[in-house]
Amino acid sequence: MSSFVIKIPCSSANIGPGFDVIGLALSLHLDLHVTVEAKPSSQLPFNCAITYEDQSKSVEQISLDPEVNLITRVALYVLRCHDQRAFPVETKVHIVNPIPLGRGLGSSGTAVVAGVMLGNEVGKLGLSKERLLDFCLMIERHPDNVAASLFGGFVGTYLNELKPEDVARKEIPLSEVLPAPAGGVDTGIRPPAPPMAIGHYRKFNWAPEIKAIAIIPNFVVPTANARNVLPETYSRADVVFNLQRAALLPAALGSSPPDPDMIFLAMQDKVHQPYRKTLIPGLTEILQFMTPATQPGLLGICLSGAGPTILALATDRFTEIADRIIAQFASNDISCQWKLLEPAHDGATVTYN
Ligand SMILES: Nc1ncnc2c1ncn2[C@@H]1O[C@H](COP(=O)(O)OP(=O)(O)O)[C@@H](O)[C@H]1O
Ligand SMILES: N[C@@H](CCOP(=O)(O)O)C(=O)O
Repeated sequence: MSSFVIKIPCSSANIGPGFDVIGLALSLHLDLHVTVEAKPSSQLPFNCAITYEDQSKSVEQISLDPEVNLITRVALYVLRCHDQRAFPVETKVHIVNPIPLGRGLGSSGTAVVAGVMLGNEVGKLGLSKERLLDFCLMIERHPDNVAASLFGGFVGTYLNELKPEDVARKEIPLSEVLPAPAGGVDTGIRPPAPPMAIGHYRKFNWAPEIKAIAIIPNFVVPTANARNVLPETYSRADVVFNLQRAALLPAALGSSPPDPDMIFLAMQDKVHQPYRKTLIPGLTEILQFMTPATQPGLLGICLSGAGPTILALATDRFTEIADRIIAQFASNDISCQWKLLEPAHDGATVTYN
């Protein structure tokens, strides 16, 4: 029998002006406790039994069917790209999840990273994390959250200009990558493997004084809905506004001691937050009144991922900062929880027992 634990940090994507580009791994981890018992055969669908421990108090029921559950479905995708049709007999996966679902802390990206790590490990595929990022990008399609969860820390990400033959492959619809569940029947079709080296990342410094406060409203904004409210095109002025701030952000957040005015300025955005305000009551007011001038200890503030979580970066007065943001949400009849988090520098890890 082999037994191991896969640990994946959650993420806050789109830091400041870095829509689809800049992500931060945070100290709230999804754990998979995996055992593989060498048995001659199994009655389990795809040889896999899932148990799920919800520590996130989410209302959504997570499927325990290995062909439906996002983590095991992604693992099956990676295995099938390598001609392994099912999990090894007999695989048990116990998922412990403290990451709230659909709140902008990268629960789906973290689950996708967990899935590729799981497939790689049980299939003994020996793929590098760089290659696993390609598999993640066939599903998640933007690199900022998955690269943060996979590699850890504060990352800038980008997609390669692909060769013409690979450009067509990158557009493969998700339904071909993760086909709809076939009711426990293995169709035998080999899914499309990702082109090589789609996604890349660069780690930036993070000043140790800076902590991350996540204020998590008690409602869900599915990332797909939050992408649908974004425009197809932007004005030159708005693009230049974000580029100027994105050029400043890594230096601002990597310099010690942190300069609140520079960080606040470097975290402004005109590419996604103005449009997502329509989905998040109170966001406009929060972004207007929370500044280093009005709130000592605060450095910068932005929407985490696709929202509705607010990410406030600060050096101290954490409770006071969280309470003020929670009060603003409360005036819109929205309750919140909050967490004080730190960057998770290690990224995804596997530890054998
Ligand atoms: N640990 C998990 N196991 C299975 N599915 C998950 C897990 N975490 C997230 N998901 C799926 O991802 C969805 C949330 O994705 P998304 O809308 O992108 O929000 P988020 O901002 O949390 O990533 C959930 O509704 C659920 O279907
Ligand atoms: N860049 C993406 C990030 C989505 O992050 P999530 O945490 O909401 O899944 C986007 O803004 O759509």
